[in-house]
Amino acid sequence: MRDGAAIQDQIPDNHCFGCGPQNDHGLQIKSYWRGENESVCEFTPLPHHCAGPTRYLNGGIIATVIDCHTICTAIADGYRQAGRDTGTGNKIWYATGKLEVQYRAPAEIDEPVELTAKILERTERKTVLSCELKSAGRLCATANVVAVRVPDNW
Ligand SMILES: CCCCCCCC/C=C\CCCCCCCC(=O)SCCNC(=O)CCNC(=O)[C@H](O)C(C)(C)COP(=O)(O)OP(=O)(O)OC[C@H]1O[C@@H](n2cnc3c(N)ncnc32)[C@H](O)[C@@H]1OP(=O)(O)O
Repeated sequence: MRDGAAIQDQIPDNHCFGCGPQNDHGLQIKSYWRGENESVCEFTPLPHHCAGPTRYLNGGIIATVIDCHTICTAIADGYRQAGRDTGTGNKIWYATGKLEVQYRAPAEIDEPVELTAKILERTERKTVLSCELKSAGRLCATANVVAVRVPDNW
């Protein structure tokens, strides 16, 4: 179950490698709200996203999709907290202050990965999130992320 349009399709001017619709060479992940404090994303790896062994997903790609899914969730939450639809009015931007990933099991390259992010804490300046990444129902990575609000000229 997921709510509404993709968060990334509502955030303007995003050229990010992991989540920017404006980046033709990027991963272009899509994230969706699932309720108040949770968001989901499904990403289908391509063969060249592999690790050393071609059957497993590269760890940097795993970190990137977690990074982008959680930061976009923080951005959309920033708009929610301001009482505005995502992407409307003054821009709200967050950058990654901390990204801590634990790689628990390899993710198969030929299976989609499913991410679930949860907002644990929010203040004026930062949002703290956790994230789980599963492949074929198996928990492959968990992460803690600190998203820090930055000015819109960042
Ligand atoms: C890309 C974002 C926005 C710009 C562009 C938008 C256009 C498109 C729109 C949208 C799409 C965006 C999608 C992006 C997705 C991917 C995101 C990335 O990959 S971002 C690139 C990698 N990250 C960096 O390069 C940061 C480099 N670091 C910094 O710039 C600063 O260090 C920064 C902003 C992270 C912190 O700046 P300070 O040091 O001035 O902030 P202080 O006031 O000290 O901290 C504020 C709060 O955050 C906590 N904090 C800061 N860093 C922390 C850390 N490393 N660990 C834990 N907490 C931390 C502090 O403890 C403080 O918390 P307390 O208010 O006291 O509760």
